[in-house]
Amino acid sequence: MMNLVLGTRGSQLSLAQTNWVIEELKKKNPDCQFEIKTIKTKGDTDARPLFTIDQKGIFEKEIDKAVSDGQIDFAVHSLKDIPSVLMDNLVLGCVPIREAVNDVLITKDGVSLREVPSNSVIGTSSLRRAVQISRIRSDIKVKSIRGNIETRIKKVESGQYDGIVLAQAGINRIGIDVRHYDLPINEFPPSPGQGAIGIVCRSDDTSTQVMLKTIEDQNTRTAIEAERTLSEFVDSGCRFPIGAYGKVEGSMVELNVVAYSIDGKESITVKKSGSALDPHQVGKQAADELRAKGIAKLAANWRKKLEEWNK
Ligand SMILES: NCc1[nH]cc(CCC(=O)O)c1CC(=O)O
Repeated sequence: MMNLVLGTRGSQLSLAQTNWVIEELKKKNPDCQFEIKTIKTKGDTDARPLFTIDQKGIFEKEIDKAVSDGQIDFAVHSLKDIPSVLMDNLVLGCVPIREAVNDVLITKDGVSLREVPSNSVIGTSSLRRAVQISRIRSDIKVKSIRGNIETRIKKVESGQYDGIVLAQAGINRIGIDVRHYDLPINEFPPSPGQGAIGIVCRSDDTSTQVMLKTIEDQNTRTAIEAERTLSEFVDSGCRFPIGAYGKVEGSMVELNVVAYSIDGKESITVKKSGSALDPHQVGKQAADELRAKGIAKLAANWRKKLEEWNK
């Protein structure tokens, strides 16, 4: 019998995905007992627009510190909230099967981005989504928005925003039945790791790793390792709004990446394929091609756009 304590944020999305993980683990490990410990993170307490909080892992750090210190056995995160580099004594112990990766546009009428009325106000906290919206509808005012998924949807219902952009995975996991328009992946390539869950544990905790691996999905792992390798390149250099999405087809993995200038007027697109046995190599090759295509110059108007967006 193994009694394990796991950590997660207290948001409805975090608890929904944590309960799903526990159910899946119990199916494969019936002799395990699980206790949930909710932990507040900076992202839960700091109400500023996300892009002004210059800290990596604002939804993850405090929980992974509890794993690292041995206060809990593992942490369940939305994978896209996990920085590309973990604390020294931690590993990404399990990546279960991925949910949908696309974004959705939520408005009162469930219309597409092209059908939204002129000069509408659309809420998102993601610089990537803001840039992608502005490329299609330069008349739309993108306004930052905070709060959990349910709160944001209420802000559309109350008319505070004409629309918001969220991840399909989030509304699916919570089971919210709200009118929405699926945004096409080619126009809205998602954040690296979007739609996936990442379970972090200690690198020397073999028994917990063996138990977690019982719900690992190999194709999801391959795809996100390519995406995260690319992210590591972007984080280590300059901060850019990028979309990246890995797809496994047979023995190959294909990584599609788009990097944007902050005003959205320029972009660099890279598509790399390689052996699914070495997704890091594919991620690195994509990063090398981004560099060769001049990603460094895209950072030029980054600061100006932020000030404008923060008005
Ligand atoms: N902290 C934001 C966050 N982290 C994960 C998701 C969505 C679910 C996912 O990508 O797995 C969200 C909300 C959103 O982007 O709509």
